[in-house]
Amino acid sequence: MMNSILKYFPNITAEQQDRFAALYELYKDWNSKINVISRKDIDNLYEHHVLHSLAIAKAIRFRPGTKVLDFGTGGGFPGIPLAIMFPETEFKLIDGTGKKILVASEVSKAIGLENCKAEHLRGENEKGKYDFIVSRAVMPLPDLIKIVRKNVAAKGINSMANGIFCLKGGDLTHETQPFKNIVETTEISTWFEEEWFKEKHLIYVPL
Ligand SMILES: C[S@@+](CC[C@H](N)C(=O)[O-])C[C@H]1O[C@@H](n2cnc3c(N)ncnc32)[C@H](O)[C@@H]1O
Repeated sequence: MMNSILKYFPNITAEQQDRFAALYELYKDWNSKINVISRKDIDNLYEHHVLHSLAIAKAIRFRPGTKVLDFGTGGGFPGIPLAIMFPETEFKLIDGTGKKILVASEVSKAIGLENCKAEHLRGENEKGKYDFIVSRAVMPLPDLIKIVRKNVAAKGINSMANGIFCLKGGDLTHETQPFKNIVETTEISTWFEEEWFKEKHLIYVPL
């Protein structure tokens, strides 16, 4: 199952491979106690959750020292796979549901991620400044932008301007309409050929 990661990211280190590989047992175990991904989907963990999260790593290679906030991370997506992929980038994972963020925090600790902290916090109460906000399946884009705009640092250190990366499926015309001049939408099937990625998009909004 790990093969789907290696297929698209063949140059990851042994440590990264070990961390990705450890996710299956950890999520299987935690998910049986606290539902963070649909139970019937656990055997698709690598394709549907880990690789999906890593679509962001195809759009940008975060420079060392970049700060990223995962807003509404649930059990750690996309934050945990990204924190494994970019060990020199600082990740903060937040979620308004305490038991879900517990899973993110425990998984992160179990694989020894030092660049990732998880906190039980609503986005409305997050005070920090970040280069990028990442988020999957949390809320419609206009609502998300309203909440996290305050958290985007003015000055960036990456090739792309600071802003939001958001993973979404389905028809986005309505959601992106108010920002149509700035939003960049990429079909994930540009990077990953598996059928499941059809109709799934990565949205980038520079702010
Ligand atoms: C459908 S889940 C997705 C979780 C994860 N991003 C994933 O893709 O597996 C949506 C999550 O967003 C969180 N959430 C919704 N509104 C939030 C807010 N205002 N602040 C923090 N978390 C929020 C919920 O608690 C929930 O865990």
